[in-house]
Amino acid sequence: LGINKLEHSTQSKNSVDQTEKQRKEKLPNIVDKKNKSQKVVYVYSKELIQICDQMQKIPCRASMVHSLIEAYGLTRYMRVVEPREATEREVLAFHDLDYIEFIKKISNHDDSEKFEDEATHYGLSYDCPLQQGLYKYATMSSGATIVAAECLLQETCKVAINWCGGWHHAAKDHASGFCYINDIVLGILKLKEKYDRILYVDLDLHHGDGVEDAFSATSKVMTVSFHKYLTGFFPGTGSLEDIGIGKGQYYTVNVPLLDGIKDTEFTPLVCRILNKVKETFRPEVVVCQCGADGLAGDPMESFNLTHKGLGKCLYFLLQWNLPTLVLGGGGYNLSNTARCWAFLTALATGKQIPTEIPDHEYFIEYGPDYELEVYPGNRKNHNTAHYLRQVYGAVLNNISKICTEKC
Ligand SMILES: O=C(CCc1ccccc1NC(=O)c1cccc(C(F)(F)F)c1)NO
Ligand SMILES: [Zn+2]
Repeated sequence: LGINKLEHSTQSKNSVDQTEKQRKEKLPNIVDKKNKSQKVVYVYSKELIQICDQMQKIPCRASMVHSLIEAYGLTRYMRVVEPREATEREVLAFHDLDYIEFIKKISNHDDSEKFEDEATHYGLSYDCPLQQGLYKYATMSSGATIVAAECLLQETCKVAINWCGGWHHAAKDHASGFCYINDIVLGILKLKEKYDRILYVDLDLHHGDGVEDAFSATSKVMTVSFHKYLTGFFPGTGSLEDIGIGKGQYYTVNVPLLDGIKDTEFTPLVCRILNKVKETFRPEVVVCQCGADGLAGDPMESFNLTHKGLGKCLYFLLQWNLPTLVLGGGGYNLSNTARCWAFLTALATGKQIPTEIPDHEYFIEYGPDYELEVYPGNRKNHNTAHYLRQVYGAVLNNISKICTEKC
């Protein structure tokens, strides 16, 4: 460019800026990006709840969670968005065609016995029972996560919640651990359409193996899972040495823990590790799986957490003020799971809710105290200070090896 051309281009650039400024002033500010009072998106429909209620291992849990959130009057502070079924094309972004076709085929047969062998091949047995309408359930709970991710993409909200999602064990070619379609992977693939670095945090009692496996070879999605790790405990993966492969090396973080861990050890460990992750990985968007089977009183009888411990972890993430996708997962003490997720929903909307469980359809399930609080049990804590220091040191050492500068 000759000097005069350069001047000319700067000249035209200024005038372009000018019209751009005028243009913006004229436009109504459709979405005021700076405005903090953007509402939390809550993905819900009667149909979604009715379908999820039918899941054998967590009967009526979806209804209990939703009706407690509604009874606390929290839906008025959120933008309720209806889910849709995930399309086959969306599901095939991760899952294999033959697996999905099989689920579709048998999910509407009542004599699924004759597919026994093939079903076992796809993990569809004991832990992942075949039941009527399975395909509809899997595509609705996944569609709800995809819709939540789309709201974050459109920047119409900062936080999007789907308590019917979080099925972190589902593999691309088989069901596992009561998970059929991996809604979390589908949600992350949707977010990848816009964001470059995505952080996945898994607070469930179990290792988030399905999500980790989907992204173990990429440095674009960092998966951080905190879970019980003991010989023979499902799924058996997620050791300290499990750090990702190839380009993804060090972008997989596993924090293996032992029975009995309480909020006082869990929360600081989670926050310190996530703080280091934020510094080095610099995520642009966060996906948090809030499985509640680590709560005291869960029939898993493993961790000894309360809603407050999980709440502090979610609060720590929300303080980053990044687009955040909040998902459910495990949780087999149904009233404690509802207590916890209602508490997390209130926390995300910035609203205080009273201890007294409000009267509603499932009020009786909250006896004998009818309180929101989940209290820790007095189970032995096998996580010694020494053990936690070792784990913390190893994890931080691994994280310090990643860098997102141009290195
Ligand atoms: O919660 C899970 C899956 C738990 C799981 C993995 C493998 C095989 C079975 C299961 N599910 C249970 O063990 C289970 C599910 C529902 C209710 C119960 C109960 F017996 F603890 F209540 C237990 N992942 O985050
Ligand atoms: Zn779990």
